[in-house]
Amino acid sequence: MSRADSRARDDQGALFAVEAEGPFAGVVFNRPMERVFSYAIPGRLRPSLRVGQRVRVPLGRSNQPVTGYVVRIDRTAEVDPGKVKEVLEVLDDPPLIDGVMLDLTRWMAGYYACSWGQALDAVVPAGVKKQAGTRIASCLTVPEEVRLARDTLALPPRQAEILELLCKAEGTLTVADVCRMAKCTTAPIASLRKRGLVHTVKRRMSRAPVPGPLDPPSAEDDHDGKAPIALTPEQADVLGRLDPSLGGDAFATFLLHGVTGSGKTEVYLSAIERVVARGREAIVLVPEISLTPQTIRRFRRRFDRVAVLHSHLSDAERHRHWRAIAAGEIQVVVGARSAIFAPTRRLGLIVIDEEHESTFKQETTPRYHARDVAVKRAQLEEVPVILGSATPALETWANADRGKYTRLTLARRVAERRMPRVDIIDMRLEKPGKGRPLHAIGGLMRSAMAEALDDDGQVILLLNRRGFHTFILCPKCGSVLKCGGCDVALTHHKERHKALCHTCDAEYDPPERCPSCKFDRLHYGGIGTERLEREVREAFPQHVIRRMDSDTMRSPGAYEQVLSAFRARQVHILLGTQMIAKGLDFPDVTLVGVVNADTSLHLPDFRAAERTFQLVAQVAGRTGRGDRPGRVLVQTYAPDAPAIAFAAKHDYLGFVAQELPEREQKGCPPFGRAVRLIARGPNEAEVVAYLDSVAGLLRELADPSVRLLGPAPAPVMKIKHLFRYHLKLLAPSPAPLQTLLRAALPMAEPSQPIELAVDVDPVSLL
Ligand SMILES: Nc1ncnc2c1ncn2[C@@H]1O[C@H](COP(=O)(O)OP(=O)(O)OP(=O)(O)O)[C@@H](O)[C@H]1O
Ligand SMILES: [Zn+2]
Repeated sequence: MSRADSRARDDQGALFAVEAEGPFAGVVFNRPMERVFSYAIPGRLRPSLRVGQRVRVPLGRSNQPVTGYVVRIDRTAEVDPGKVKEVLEVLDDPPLIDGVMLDLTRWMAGYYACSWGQALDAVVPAGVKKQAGTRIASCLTVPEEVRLARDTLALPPRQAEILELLCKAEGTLTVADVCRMAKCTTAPIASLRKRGLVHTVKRRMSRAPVPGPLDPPSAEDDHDGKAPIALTPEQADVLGRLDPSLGGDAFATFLLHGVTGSGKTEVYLSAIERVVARGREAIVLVPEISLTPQTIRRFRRRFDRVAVLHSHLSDAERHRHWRAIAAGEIQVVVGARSAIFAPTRRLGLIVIDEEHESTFKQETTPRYHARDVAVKRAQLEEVPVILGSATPALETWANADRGKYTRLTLARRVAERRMPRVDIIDMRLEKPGKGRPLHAIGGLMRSAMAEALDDDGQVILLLNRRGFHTFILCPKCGSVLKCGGCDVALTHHKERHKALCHTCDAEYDPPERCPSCKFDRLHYGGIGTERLEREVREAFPQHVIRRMDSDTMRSPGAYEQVLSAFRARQVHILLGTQMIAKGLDFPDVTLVGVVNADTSLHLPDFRAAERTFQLVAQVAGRTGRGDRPGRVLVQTYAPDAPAIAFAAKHDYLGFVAQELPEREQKGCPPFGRAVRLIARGPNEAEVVAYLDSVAGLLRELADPSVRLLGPAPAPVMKIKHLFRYHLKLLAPSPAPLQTLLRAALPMAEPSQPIELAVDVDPVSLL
């Protein structure tokens, strides 16, 4: 584009006024704008422009070129034909988005109250958008008529050989490739070109000289062989019930409720085998933390072509995987949340392991829940989806109760292993040590640990708080030290000599005096994993102890390293945050200790009890997985709390029976739907005034079935100097909420610097 051109564009966009003749491209943008914009497709782009591609188009008065997604091609434009602007450039070939993904993202936009363009942008990884790891190369092609007639051409042997090579390579070789492969100079290629037998085309190619296989299986993958284990009768029964769906083309949702160690993964593997045998692909979602080498190996052992999408892939690797999946070269995609958007060609099955995990919910726009997106995708693709968990989310459980999902149960552990015995320790009865503050580990826990270690067992200790002391308090004026930018108490990290804000990561030097009253004997209290580690080292000096939390697990590979040392029994005691609570399968763990079961019990969240139940039940499931029985000790100040009492009995059904009526009474999910609106801004009064006006508008427009709670300060009222207020909408079904949001949000747009986040089916309420 010449300079004069771009100036003319900047002036008023007159240049884009074209004849009103179709077709027109309907384009959406990664911005909060509902509309689909019409653009004229200039003649030169007509052959290449297709739905699902990204394009550059001029937008707004300034006609700034921006990237958008083509969502449809229309015969007529939605604006005055004289004013239609033109598409400037097509960015992708082939299209990135297929028909199902278009439907899925349009559904997401409607359901999660974002724009279609914002939903589309979440589906395509950054590395794909940037086309990371690729370059444009000139490749040699052979015209079809030449290809067919090549045996009849009288060519010098060298040229004939090169022509043959090019026919086989189907347009993927550059001049340099041919010279290397045919061990020739450029001369014979030039002759072929001159005679019109070979053409060049521009192609986007991988930067890697030879595209390597995707994560080749390692020696370890192989030596166990590929033979599947014989299924237990329970597993076989579950598989039998899945079978009709695995072999057909119909949508169905299954909840696989299997106690810890019941062999759910084995069921997934067998189910996937069925669909792969039909030439179909599977997507398996697991929480990011479960993407361990152990998990990956279980898939690699059974399938040749597995792509693993985890968060530390480079852009180029992610792009390469994405292309391989789109090309149908992959059988099984295993990944965290965003892998639900993997561009499979012939999807046959979706599996969500640990479906209750809150990490499947994205906490930025679009605030989607991968489990619910998975169910929608399965419906659009007409395939089955399996949601697996030992502690299903109550939403999922209720869907099974209502008959929307089919419930399948694995009630027993494999190989006749028993569930571990769980004992609750009432910490109110434990006495503090002489002249010392209360220990993290009480006397009962300590002797159980000694016993397990003496018996050559391994121990896992869970404490879901990192740091050394969890608060710093002034005993004189009573103030708790907080972060300057956030309404959050600081945590003392002794190893780093810092007081940290766990919300914004700000670091402070631990103060010697109270910032308010200057009193100089501050009280450091509360127990985090760092302090627990010190205490355990003092108590068990002969044993090897490793701590696992986000402070010790910063370097890549640290997690795997500790886990393999633990597996090799070079580590006797593994302690850490919820990182150690899930999915781990170590046969020699004979004791699991929950140091403080109450950490999530008192959060201002209607799911506090559910979270506590899940955490305790999951960590309890890490023991008794080998030949030796396991034991679990749970320290708590609230031994009668139903979440803790039922978890101790491995009684999910009991917990559900107790919890569901409470939810129903409060009108909380799974009874009805919730939407949370969070407003934030630097001036508290302005945030309050804004959210009050939004609340007024919502009250005016809402149907009587919608309840509005708030506005009120959010539990964490300030983050990074921004004040936060929220309000909640509750309704018996999603429809009235969606109608309300669609009507109200366009009128409720905040003005800078206030921002509004809309969270449909919120998971975090902080
Ligand atoms: N049919 C079987 N025969 C023998 N061993 C099995 C069988 N099925 C699974 N196992 C083994 O039992 C252990 C637990 O299985 P798996 O990890 O699949 O359970 P899970 O239900 O996914 O567990 P969790 O939810 O606790 O993580 C694994 O070591 C697995 O190899
Ligand atoms: Zn902070």
